[in-house]
Amino acid sequence: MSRKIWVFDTTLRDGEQVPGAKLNLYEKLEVAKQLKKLQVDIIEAGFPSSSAGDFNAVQEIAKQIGQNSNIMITALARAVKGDIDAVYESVRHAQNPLIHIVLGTSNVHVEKKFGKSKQQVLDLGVEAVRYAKTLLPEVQYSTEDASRADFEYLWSTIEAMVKAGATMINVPDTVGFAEPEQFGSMIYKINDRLKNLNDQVLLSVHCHNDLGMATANTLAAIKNGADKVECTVNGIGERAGNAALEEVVMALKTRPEVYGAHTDIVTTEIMNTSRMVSGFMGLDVQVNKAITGENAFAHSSGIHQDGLIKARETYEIINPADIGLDDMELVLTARSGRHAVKTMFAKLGMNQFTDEEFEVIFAEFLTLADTKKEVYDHDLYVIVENFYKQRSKHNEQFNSYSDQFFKLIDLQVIINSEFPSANVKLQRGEDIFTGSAVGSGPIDALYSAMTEVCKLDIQLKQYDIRSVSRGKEALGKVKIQVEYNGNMYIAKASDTDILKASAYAYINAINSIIVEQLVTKTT
Ligand SMILES: CC(=O)SCCNC(=O)CCNC(=O)[C@H](O)C(C)(C)COP(=O)(O)OP(=O)(O)OC[C@H]1O[C@@H](n2cnc3c(N)ncnc32)[C@H](O)[C@@H]1OP(=O)(O)O
Ligand SMILES: CC(C)C(=O)C(=O)O
Repeated sequence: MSRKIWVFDTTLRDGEQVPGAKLNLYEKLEVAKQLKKLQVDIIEAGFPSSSAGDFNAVQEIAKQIGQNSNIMITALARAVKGDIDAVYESVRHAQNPLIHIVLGTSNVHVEKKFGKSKQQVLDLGVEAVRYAKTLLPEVQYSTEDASRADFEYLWSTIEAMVKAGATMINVPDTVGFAEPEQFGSMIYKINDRLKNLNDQVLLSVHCHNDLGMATANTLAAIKNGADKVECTVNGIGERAGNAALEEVVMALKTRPEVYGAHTDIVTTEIMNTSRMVSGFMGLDVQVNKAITGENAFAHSSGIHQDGLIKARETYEIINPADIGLDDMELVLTARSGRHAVKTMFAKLGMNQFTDEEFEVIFAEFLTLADTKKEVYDHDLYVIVENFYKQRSKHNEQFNSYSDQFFKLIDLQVIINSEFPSANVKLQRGEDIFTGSAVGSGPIDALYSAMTEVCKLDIQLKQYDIRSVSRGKEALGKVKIQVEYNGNMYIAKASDTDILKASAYAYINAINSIIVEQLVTKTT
């Protein structure tokens, strides 16, 4: 039997550090449910001391996903008592909770970031691990920036943390500086010493992709004794991202003779998980991305197509069915019924809706199907994303402030090469407002007209539009970033009409600013 490699998924923590990828509570719960289906061993659900919202999300994941289940739930803390307490309070509801502590080990972190001596930083880590051990039996210590650290100091840190009670040692290549051969031999040396010190401690790696080597470094570490890998779905994460879960898992599965190791991942759930994360976070998967990119199993040239028809393995090293890719996609239309729609949602891993929730979602589906004729997988993610957005609005402060929000009643945009102009009609409570403006383009005119109505000094910093799914009626998804009063706000919206999608995104940004103003006033 080959060696089992533990999979620690940090999509909801390191993955969520991608600017603009923030998820609401319901989306996080949905992703966590899907990670459980994928059978990851550990979910890192967030950084609870960073905000009340993140604390709450970690706690709900621990309660809803981690209870009555072997899956471990963890969250990240600095070597700071308050952070460790926040992790403990949020993850303790899980059946298998874990406290994860991180602290730098490289000279630049020790000297420049902390302004301390190596011994002082090491003592801080020991104190943190000892404190965490008074709260929970399972504690992971991450030696941040290990690949740039002085090796003997790194080892003395690991030794001290194991003696203080850490049950998992994670060796991060925090800035993606490592190279597979070098990283592999570092892990080999650590593993060799660790086995003599305490062979019950799990050795783990966490690799970033700054030089495009995160997966290669992770695999090199596995070859050299690492028992556990940290990764994210679609390789998302800080800067250039992390090792992609699907790449590491499929490399182990496809080349058992090289690695002699396996994971417990249900690989047929990989595509569903990838699409869910990409859809909810609004982060497209690069078309040529290994395993989950749109072209990963597309064959375009004649010689390849001929070969494939004769024998698939001429040009395919992975069976697409192994990652949950069907050869066929069912196309839904306004004539589709509840059974077909429910089946398609379940196929995408979303079968948790109550009957009442499903009726709301089905109504949304019919509205979309009427405007768009054919509804594809990508559209279904947008429907669920909008559903959760509405639900979170109703459940949080939004509900009590809803009469303060602007709603779009009508818009008219005249696209004229000299003077593009826009007229808008917005409603707030019982009041109707109209605004008109000219601009350098239709979106500029539209946003100027809306700014005139809401009377907030908003600066548009970024505007992105992309088409979701296929066909000429594809949904346009608009994502904007605006600045107001020195703060940045991100808002998204989708519609088959791109001008409407643009207007809805701007309204969402305006309403986020309004809710923040109202919350600040009342606290
Ligand atoms: C490699 C990684 O991915 S680590 C995870 C990164 N994730 C995050 O940063 C989560 C989001 N962060 C946050 O919400 C905030 O930064 C918080 C809540 C963690 C801290 O906020 P603030 O208290 O305002 O501090 P701020 O972020 O400005 O500075 C970080 C402080 O923590 C210290 N610090 C950084 N890392 C650590 C650590 N591992 N252990 C102890 N202290 C640390 C820094 O030295 C600095 O302290 P200083 O003020 O004495 O110089
Ligand atoms: C918290 C640690 C593992 C991390 O994210 C890093 O070092 O990149």
